[in-house]
Amino acid sequence: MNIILIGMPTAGKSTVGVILAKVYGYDFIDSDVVIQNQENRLLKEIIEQEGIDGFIAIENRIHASLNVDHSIIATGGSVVYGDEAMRHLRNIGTVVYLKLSFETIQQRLEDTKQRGVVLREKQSLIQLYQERCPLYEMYSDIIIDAENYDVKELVDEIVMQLKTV
Ligand SMILES: Nc1ncnc2c1ncn2[C@@H]1O[C@H](COP(=O)(O)OP(=O)(O)OP(=O)(O)O)[C@@H](O)[C@H]1O
Ligand SMILES: O=C(O)C1=C[C@@H](O)[C@@H](O)[C@H](O)C1
Ligand SMILES: [Mg+2]
Repeated sequence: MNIILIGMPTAGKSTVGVILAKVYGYDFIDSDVVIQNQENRLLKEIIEQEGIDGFIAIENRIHASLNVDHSIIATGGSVVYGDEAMRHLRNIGTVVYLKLSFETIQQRLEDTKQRGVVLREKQSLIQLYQERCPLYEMYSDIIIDAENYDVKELVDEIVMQLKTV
């Protein structure tokens, strides 16, 4: 059994994931780091060299063959474009969507500009947000409204909601 965190970039998946790993005594896996290790290149290099569809295909393949147990998995925000990946992740654990408003995501991305985000040419951030929200909802077992929580409160809320499934 695993706990899989999904949501927009900067939603807090990696920050909260490592804390949850300590709460549950699980391993912590950051998918972005797994992808970089398996590909032996940085995420931004993969995106530059393979293009967005190439990156998504790699991300899908790597997630679809993740063979782990007792792990908190912080995924990359674009994982929901891979149906094979998402079906596998749902099979191996509980998928938790950290939901935030567009305004908060926009603000946090301003603060962390160096991050790679899978934005297509001419696609705006709001369009990306609107495209992805239904996918996060469709693939999640639990939706957490993360809007007004600091990190500790968010961890507590996730733990509480996980008890209900
Ligand atoms: N609950 C929170 N309240 C305020 N800031 C937060 C919260 N959770 C995370 N942050 C901040 O938001 C930023 C992004 O967090 P984090 O790297 O965990 O996001 P992520 O979901 O893993 O993003 P990515 O998909 O890009 O890997 C960090 O600067 C972090 O400190
Ligand atoms: O949400 C996204 O588009 C991404 C988020 C990152 O975690 C990386 O997985 C990658 O840079 C794409
Ligand atoms: Mg992360």
